[in-house]
Amino acid sequence: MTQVAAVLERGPVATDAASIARVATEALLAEVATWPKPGLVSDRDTGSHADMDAALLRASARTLTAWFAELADAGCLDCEMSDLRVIGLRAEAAMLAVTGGVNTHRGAIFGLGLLCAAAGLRQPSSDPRSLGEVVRDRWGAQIARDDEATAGSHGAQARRRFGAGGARIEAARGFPHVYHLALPALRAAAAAGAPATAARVQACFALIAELEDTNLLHRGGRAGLDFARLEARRFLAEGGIAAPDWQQRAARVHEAFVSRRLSPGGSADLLAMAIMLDRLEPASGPGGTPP
Ligand SMILES: CC(C)(COP(=O)(O)OP(=O)(O)OC[C@H]1O[C@@H](n2cnc3c(N)ncnc32)[C@H](O[C@H]2O[C@H](COP(=O)(O)OP(=O)(O)OP(=O)(O)O)[C@@H](O)[C@H]2O)[C@@H]1O)[C@@H](O)C(=O)NCCC(=O)NCCS
Ligand SMILES: Nc1ncnc2[nH]cnc12
Repeated sequence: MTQVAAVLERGPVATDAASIARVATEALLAEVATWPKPGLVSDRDTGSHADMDAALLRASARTLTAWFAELADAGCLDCEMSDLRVIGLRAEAAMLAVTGGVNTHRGAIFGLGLLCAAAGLRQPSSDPRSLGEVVRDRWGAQIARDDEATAGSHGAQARRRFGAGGARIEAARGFPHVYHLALPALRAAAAAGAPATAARVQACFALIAELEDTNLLHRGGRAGLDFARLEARRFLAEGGIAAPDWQQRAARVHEAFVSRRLSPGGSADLLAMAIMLDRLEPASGPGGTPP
């Protein structure tokens, strides 16, 4: 499909708070629908999870739309990180209420929520920065400093045990793994004519190959993270989705993760962010269509 046809298919995206929130939720739904994603939940199976399935993730995603809109509005009002945190915590409470206490999207609320706030802050203006750069410049210092908020979390444990920066450092730096890995992989695959789902699988493997995912560290330690990265790099080195048997090979990697109970939840979130940004960031901008 040509780039123009793809844009026409997607349609223009207004940048009011409700539209921004809709794009964020649709990105989470598209992520769930993508398969194979090593260790992660999809409509095919629950991956390495006994506590969640695709229906629960979809219910969680739909509950977050109103909170994404509130974060976009807060960004438009140039709110401080402390204000965004209050909204984010309320969104987490709404998520836990609809999931019966299961953490489906805590990291996604944070990452996609900050991008929504940045989209509210950036428009309407001729600001040439990416949404990730707006997050970095406006709230990055506060995010990097905000340590007490999650002292007991799995991510905090990964920071203490392995020195991993996790979701907070990724956000404070403007989501480099999204802009320099996932979004370019997504757009290069689409430009090469790959169907949307295959392009998303390619982007997911590109993330797993490089991201220091605190979910993998929490569940599998350094050996688990190294295994995941090695498997993803091997898939990409063998041609990724360009190989004729790519789906069978990706499914075998998925099974290998499941047998080790590995789940790259961070890569799932960053994949959703790339899907969202593919619609909100112009193709000529960051992560744009390769020459
Ligand atoms: C900043 C917060 C995200 C808190 O972060 P913290 O560092 O304290 O760690 P966690 O609370 O553990 O959350 C980190 C989640 O972020 C995702 N993630 C992991 N690595 C990365 C990375 N390198 N870059 C970006 N994002 C990353 C991941 O989230 C996804 O996975 C979760 C589901 O998977 P699962 O395996 O089920 O996870 P668990 O239930 O924890 O483990 P099990 O028991 O099942 O084994 C899910 O969260 C996905 O989204 C990490 O889990 C932020 O929450 C925070 O401070 N919030 C306060 C409100 C706020 O400030 N909001 C700002 C405006 S929105
Ligand atoms: N598809 C998925 N599977 C497991 N954890 C996730 N967190 C966000 N999306 C996920």
